Amino acid sequence: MASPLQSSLLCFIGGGNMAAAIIGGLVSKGIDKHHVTVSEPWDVNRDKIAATGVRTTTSNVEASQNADLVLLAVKPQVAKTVCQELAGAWAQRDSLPLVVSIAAGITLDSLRDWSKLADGRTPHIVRVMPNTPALVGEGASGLFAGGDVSDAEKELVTALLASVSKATEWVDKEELIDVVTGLSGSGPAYFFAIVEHLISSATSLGMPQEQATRLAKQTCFGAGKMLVESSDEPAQLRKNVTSPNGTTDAALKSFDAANFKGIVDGAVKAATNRGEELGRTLGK
Ligand SMILES: NC(=O)C1=CN([C@@H]2O[C@H](COP(=O)(O)OP(=O)(O)OC[C@H]3O[C@@H](n4cnc5c(N)ncnc54)[C@H](OP(=O)(O)O)[C@@H]3O)[C@@H](O)[C@H]2O)C=CC1
Ligand SMILES: O=C(O)[C@@H]1CCC=N1
Repeated sequence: MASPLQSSLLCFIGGGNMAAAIIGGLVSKGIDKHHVTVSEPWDVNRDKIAATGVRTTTSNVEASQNADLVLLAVKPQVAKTVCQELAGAWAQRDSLPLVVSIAAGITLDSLRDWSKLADGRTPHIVRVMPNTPALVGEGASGLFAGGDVSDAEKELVTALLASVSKATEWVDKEELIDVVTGLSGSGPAYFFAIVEHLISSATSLGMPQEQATRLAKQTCFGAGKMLVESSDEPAQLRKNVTSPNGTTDAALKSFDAANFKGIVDGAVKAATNRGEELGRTLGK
């Protein structure tokens, strides 16, 4: 566990899929469970989080009261209400917690506006786009900080995300967080969709589903491991599988004929644009 995290009190607002992935990753890395409080209204999700051993509550105000870092893990549509509720409760605090938002699309401008206290103070805010493989310590996260965020605060957020992510990339323009969303935030779902299709293809060609599932999962796991462990670029790894005029060549030509590159481009752009649209339509 990286050092700035050991002494910090962490609060998660929302204990759904993404919060559960990060918390599960933190717990398996040995974080002090007494340092983590999660506020979650739905008992089913709250019980799942409580089973990891961290503290849970239904009150956002109570959860955030003494926190050094408050991570907003609610849906983008709920971010405004939550920020306003928290800002209203922090009037008596001498120092405000660092706020980390993982809400897709919601801009720093909106978050600052909604989190402004009646006395004019605004918490420092970092936007992060993580992904669910954080649960197994294999996350990929993009981060962007406003100009008021200190190096020590960046170090704390980096330590938090690095403890559950293998790639922790600070981007230098806020718009790039939407691109991170289209690439790695949503990316695990693209990958799972491909695996689903691989399994159904093999099943339709006569293979029992369970056997096809085992082969598809291990193929993707093995290929993923090669991607991160090999010094070869992805294109070279692809070429290494592709014998001239062989079976892979036939499959890749079928991809090309269906405009595979265009399909992937379209998907990443759709997710990126949807992030921008969420920010624009839900923002201030
Ligand atoms: N899932 C993913 O892969 C990723 C998600 N994100 C971002 O993370 C955020 C959460 O997504 P995800 O975890 O998938 O969503 P979930 O719906 O699984 O989790 C959100 C949780 O917040 C709870 N909630 C609703 N209202 C409040 C409130 N007022 N105060 C506290 N908690 C509340 C919800 O409870 P209830 O169900 O009762 O409404 C729910 O359990 C989103 O903004 C998303 O953009 C970012 C990267 C990846
Ligand atoms: O689908 C979504 O909107 C969220 C953001 C990235 C992954 N899941």
